[in-house]
Amino acid sequence: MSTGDGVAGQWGGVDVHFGEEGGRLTYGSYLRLAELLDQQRLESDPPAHDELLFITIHQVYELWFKQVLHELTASRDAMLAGEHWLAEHLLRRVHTIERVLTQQVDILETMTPQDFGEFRHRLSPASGFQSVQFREIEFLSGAKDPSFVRRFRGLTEIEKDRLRRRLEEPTLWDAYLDVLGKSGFDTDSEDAIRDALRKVAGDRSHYAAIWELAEALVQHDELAAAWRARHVVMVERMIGTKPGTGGSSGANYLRSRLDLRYYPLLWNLRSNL
Ligand code: HEM
Ligand SMILES: N[C@@H](CC(=O)c1ccccc1NC=O)C(=O)O
Repeated sequence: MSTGDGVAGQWGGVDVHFGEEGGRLTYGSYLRLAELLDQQRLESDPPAHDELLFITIHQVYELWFKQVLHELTASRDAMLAGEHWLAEHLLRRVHTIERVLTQQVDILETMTPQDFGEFRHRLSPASGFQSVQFREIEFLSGAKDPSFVRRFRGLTEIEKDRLRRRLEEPTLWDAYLDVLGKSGFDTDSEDAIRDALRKVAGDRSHYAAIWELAEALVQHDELAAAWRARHVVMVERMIGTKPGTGGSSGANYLRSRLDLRYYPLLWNLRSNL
């Protein structure tokens, strides 16, 4: 029997109730969909059909970047607190998100260069190069580069503060070195760290948790590299060798970023096992 503002009934003999009861939370109000779905504003006029796809995929990326930052920050803090299982658990969640970030480039590639060209001229000087959250992920992961903060134009004060904070706070690598140090290893030099990593790799039954954490960091590094590689091929498919709207040489600049690694000592370890 309906109470007038919802649907009630029996479910396996139990009274259930669907729908709003006296102005209670709804799907739309909980997720603030009215605001969210009003944020896709096209620059092209008349509107180019594919610009909505372009905006939507970027906003989806930035929501996932926000989630990745949430998880990587918690993973770093878990390592610093000695909660190794939690740190690894959260890194493995990030791996699943990063695989989606690479896979979803396929959606953007349903756009042709001709259709991208319908609105690309409206985008300069905006570029993904200015993605503050992308840089925060790089800094937090271990690739701190203060030059990006200096080179960014049009940053808000809040964005500048966010980048400065990421440059000052411990990285995931700092946290991993803290784990090694608290496990009795010397981490005061690169040679000492290399030696510690060889000991961990050589006795996984004794150092299982520390080894698995290193593997989770390497996986994060590999998946980030996979996205950079997927992005540059997509870029070449979209704009060939044209310079980027952000002022770079375009694909050539992006190719120069393909060798970036967050954890070089973990990759070098493979050469000595
Ligand atoms: C038609 C699709 C796209 C094209 C043609 C494109 C092109 C470019 C180019 C040429 C650059 C170099 C900077 C510049 O001069 O603009 C760049 C950088 C970047 N783009 Fe894209 N991009 C596309 C889609 C995306 C998407 C969907 C994302 C997701 C967030 C993204 C994220 C980035 C990031 C983070 C950078 C900086 C990379 C770095 O500095 O290592 N791009 N893009
Ligand atoms: N840099 C891209 C333009 C572009 O893709 C873009 C433009 C505005 C906001 C985000 C973008 N995505 C990545 O750069 C290009 O040169 O075509």
